[in-house]
Amino acid sequence: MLKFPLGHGLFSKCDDYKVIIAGSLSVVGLALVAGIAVYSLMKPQIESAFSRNMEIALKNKPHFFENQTEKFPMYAHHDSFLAWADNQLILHIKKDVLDQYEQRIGSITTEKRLPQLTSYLREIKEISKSAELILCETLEVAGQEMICLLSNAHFVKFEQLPSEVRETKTLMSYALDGKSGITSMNEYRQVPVVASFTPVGSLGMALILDKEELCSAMMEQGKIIAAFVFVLIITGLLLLFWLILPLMRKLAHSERKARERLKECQCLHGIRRDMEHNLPEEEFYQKVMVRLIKAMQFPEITSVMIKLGDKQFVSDRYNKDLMHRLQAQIIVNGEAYGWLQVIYSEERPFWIPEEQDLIDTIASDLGRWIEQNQTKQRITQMATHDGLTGLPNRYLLHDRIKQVLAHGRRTHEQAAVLFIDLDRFKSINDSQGHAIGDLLLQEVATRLAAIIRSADTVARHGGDEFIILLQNITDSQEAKVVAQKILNELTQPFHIHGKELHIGGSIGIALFPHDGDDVETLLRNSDIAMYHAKKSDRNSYRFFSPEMNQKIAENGSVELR
Ligand SMILES: Nc1nc2c(ncn2[C@@H]2O[C@H](COP(=O)(O)OP(=O)(O)OP(=O)(O)O)[C@@H](O)[C@H]2O)c(=O)[nH]1
Repeated sequence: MLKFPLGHGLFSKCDDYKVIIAGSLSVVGLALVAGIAVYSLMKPQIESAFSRNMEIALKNKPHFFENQTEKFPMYAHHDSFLAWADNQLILHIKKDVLDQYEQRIGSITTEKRLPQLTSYLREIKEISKSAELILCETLEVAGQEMICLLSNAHFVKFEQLPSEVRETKTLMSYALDGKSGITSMNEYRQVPVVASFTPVGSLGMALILDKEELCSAMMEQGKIIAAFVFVLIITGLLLLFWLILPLMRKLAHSERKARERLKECQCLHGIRRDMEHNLPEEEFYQKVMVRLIKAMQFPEITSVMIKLGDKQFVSDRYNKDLMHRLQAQIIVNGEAYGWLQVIYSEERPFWIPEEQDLIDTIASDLGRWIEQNQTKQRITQMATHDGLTGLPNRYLLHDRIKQVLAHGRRTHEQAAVLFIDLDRFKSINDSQGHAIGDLLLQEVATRLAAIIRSADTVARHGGDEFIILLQNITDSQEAKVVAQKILNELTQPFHIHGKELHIGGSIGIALFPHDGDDVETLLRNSDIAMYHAKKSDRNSYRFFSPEMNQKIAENGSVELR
């Protein structure tokens, strides 16, 4: 028996790839989950930073309007106007001077610096580079236009802006309509911005931030997250290779072993179930081989051979010259009876000792099963056959007659029962001894069996009595021919232990359905007919007739068996 070491090729490459792919997917999944978690944590911070900026910009809003707007209208056609000069906001108020006739004689212009308002506008710079505060008032003269104070890090200026661009309201129009909110849209420069807008008295105010600048902060955050995720993936992969991979390999190995054990259990279970089903021999052993092949590690290259005495069963691909094999002896009744061999057609490692164990177990199961079958056969043989001649005994004969009658009733076929009693057997027994008598009975059985067709039955009824059952006969003539043949055979001398012995026979014949429709009647009537043959003319045969019953009733002397 050739054995191959464990280890090399224990894992197929396929398993390794599976483990690596599964591990990598787990790590990438882990990293993604971590990335999403980090992003979820940082998102509120980004949003709150933006909100904070808005808050700073708007926090002084009430003072601005309470203190400034009512007293100093931002724009006036003649008398007053706001101006930005010397880095500050200045309110110019021009008042006419009138005489007693209400005639204008001159004007007085005053300049008032607005330091508080100036400082609000300057604060805008601190929010961000692109932050811009816009304060607008509807321009009455121009209808659809607005006059706005624009303040950002670079300038503070007044500008006339349209309240609609391509029939779409601008941000400030919403604020002037009394609406407030935060939105993302294109502002007056047609640049995408994120804006917070609100009405302030009769004015509209908005704080805008360039979207690009805002996103750049988020991009910075994104880069940090990406770096974090990258580090996480690398760490995960290192973990996979150093810690998880060996663990997963171990798991894969255990799983594979468990699968193999399960296959083996299924194989054994299947074989034991088949053993209970009384399958034809060839079919049973083919099933055993198929189940065993399936349970092996490499079923596609496995073949099996079962040798039992002179018989040999082989699976597909079997070739006796193949070398890579495991085998186990089949022991029956303590003696070597055969072999169970498993052969790999290519050089592959056997999963020793597990596969050897499985083969040993099946070989041992087969040995026990064969033993049980042999015992069962012996018991059945003893119960249904005569121990001396090997012919069916009266119990089996009754059974056979029953079957033939049942068949005959359906098909209207006839049958005949021939009751044979040897003549002068007792004298041979007495003169030659019981052992010679036994041998003579055996020889008689052989001659009778040679006369009949294979479908017919010859049985030993007991003592020196034999019965022949002929099935499917066309008429009584057939029975007559067989009876004559029997007499011819029995009158031929027997040569036993160098002695020539002579006997004869008397035969009674009962026909189905003419002389009886059941086993007992047919046997009884054939016995009566045999009695008549023996009484009248030895070495002869008689057909049963109802008158024979009459005569026996008169004589009262037939011993019915
Ligand atoms: N050797 C041997 N003899 C047996 C066996 N069974 C029955 N016998 C004997 O067979 C004989 C049968 O008796 P009979 O049929 O009356 O003897 P017979 O000489 O044939 O008498 P007829 O039938 O009138 O010719 C008896 O002596 C039995 O003891 C057996 O198994 N072996």
